[in-house]
Amino acid sequence: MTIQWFPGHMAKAKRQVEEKLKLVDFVIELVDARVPISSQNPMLQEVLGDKEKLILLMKKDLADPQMTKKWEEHFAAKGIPSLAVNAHEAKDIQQIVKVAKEIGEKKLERLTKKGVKPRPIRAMIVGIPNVGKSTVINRLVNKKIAKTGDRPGVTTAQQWIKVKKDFELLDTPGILWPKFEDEEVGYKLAAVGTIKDHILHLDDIAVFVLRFLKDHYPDRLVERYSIDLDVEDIVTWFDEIGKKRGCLASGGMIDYEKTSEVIIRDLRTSKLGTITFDFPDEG
Ligand SMILES: Nc1nc2c(ncn2[C@@H]2O[C@H](COP(=O)(O)OP(=O)(O)OP(=O)(O)O)[C@@H](O)[C@H]2O)c(=O)[nH]1
Repeated sequence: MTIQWFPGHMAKAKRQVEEKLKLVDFVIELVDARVPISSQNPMLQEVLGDKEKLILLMKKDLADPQMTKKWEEHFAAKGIPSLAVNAHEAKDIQQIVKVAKEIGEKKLERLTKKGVKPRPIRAMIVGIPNVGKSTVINRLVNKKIAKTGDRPGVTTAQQWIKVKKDFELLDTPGILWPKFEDEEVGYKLAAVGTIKDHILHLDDIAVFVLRFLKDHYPDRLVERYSIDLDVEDIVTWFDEIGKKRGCLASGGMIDYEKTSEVIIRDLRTSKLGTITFDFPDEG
């Protein structure tokens, strides 16, 4: 799905999430474990007010496990429950249910004391595009539910889907935009494939990735591409990678576009190992 975030769309998305928020006990905020801060919506906290949230660090299978642990500790220190998730693992899905029920039950206990009749816990999922919202919803309810999407002018009755008899989820997730004002954030989101490739130039994304890896995961570069990191020249690195990976144009010249594609594909398919781009001490 391509989403163009224009100010009008942002205001509408925010309003929709605000409206749905009134219906739920707490929010399940999905972020990408490789970019836990860059993939947060800049306005969500403001929209949430003092409503509780559970953060899911999605795609943990692609993130650096040591960093994921640090991120869990970071959120715990702020009093925010979080859970690292690979949505394709059944035990991680069960863990979401367990933690979500613990959060919801505390809230319901408080409500029951105030005289509210017992009812199922209600939550909604929010997150930026492509973070894994539909996958988690489908796995939580164990079946394919139709994507209703964001169709203007179509008012549908809110649907609750049962995860367990005492735990319900809003059928449509809240889609929010990422923080793309910051150039570095844009590159990080593009590198992990969260924003469409054509928004930033492919070779710029690849240059960003190589520089980031050189600074934070240098051995991965040497291991995969055997490049000489003492040579601080990005074009030389591109030439070496392009030559080794057969990214040649006519006349034996290096095809930089193809080389960029190879680098980005290697990153996204974990051929360069599991990598995290955001660090908790920066967040
Ligand atoms: N490796 C990995 N891939 C995941 C995980 N969760 C989701 N994905 C993949 O991420 C991609 C996007 O997932 P979706 O569930 O469509 O994301 P979404 O947030 O609903 O996206 P929009 O509909 O664009 O808002 C899909 O290819 C999923 O298979 C995960 O934990 N690990």
